[in-house]
Amino acid sequence: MIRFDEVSQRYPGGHEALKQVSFELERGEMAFLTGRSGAGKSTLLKCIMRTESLSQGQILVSGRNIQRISDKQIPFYRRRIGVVFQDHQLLYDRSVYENVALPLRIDGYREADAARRVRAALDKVGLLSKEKMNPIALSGGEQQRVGIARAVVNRPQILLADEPTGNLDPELAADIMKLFEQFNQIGVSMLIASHDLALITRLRHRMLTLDNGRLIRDEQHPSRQGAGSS
Ligand SMILES: Nc1ncnc2c1ncn2[C@@H]1O[C@H](COP(=O)(O)OP(=O)(O)OP(=O)(O)O)[C@@H](O)[C@H]1O
Repeated sequence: MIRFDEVSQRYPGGHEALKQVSFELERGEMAFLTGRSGAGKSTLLKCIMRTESLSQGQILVSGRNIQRISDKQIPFYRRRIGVVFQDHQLLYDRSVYENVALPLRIDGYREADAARRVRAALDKVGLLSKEKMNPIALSGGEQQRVGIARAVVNRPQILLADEPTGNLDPELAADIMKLFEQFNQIGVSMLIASHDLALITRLRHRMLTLDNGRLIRDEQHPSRQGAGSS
């Protein structure tokens, strides 16, 4: 689904944030991306979104070299990928419903279709009863759930998350991970950047570890060994 071939990325100032990174995330796979602060996790996700470009190598998404996607096609490409951020990036001048509906408005969905999808997404994250509220009135965990509903409302094939549990207490963080596992179970391919080793080592998924831009470990959870690459 996502393949990195010897990918390097250098920021304009000269810092090389990714160094010859190669791995493949299978369709329907869920993996964690970990490593210390500054290891290159966010940069790797940005390269998949094509908000950062590569200095070397290539990234294939569904077999397509994403460097070759024209600027005009980029918005369409990005719509196939849901993204969840640590700080939610919600709009506080509109309701929970409107926040989740945003990607569908951009896509030009008819109101009735949009409403059906928004409510399905809010139902999945357990927030159907709060659709009229302003997100500012919700707890941190609930706000993160709104961000997740917005990321999945388009039914993306791929979900990327950058430190999605960074601001949450351990119990809420575990709930968010469970939610991600549910999306993965219905076939969404997931790559989740997290430095919360205590949490992610308890979950049974592949773990990719970056260190100073290099992929230094690619481990399948012992319970899944033999089920995919390791
Ligand atoms: N826009 C930028 N310009 C220059 N250097 C950058 C830029 N963004 C990130 N970097 C550098 O690239 C390296 C990797 O950063 P990145 O944000 O990808 O790491 P990270 O593993 O996600 O860290 P964190 O866990 O703190 O978010 C860091 O040294 C960072 O300072």
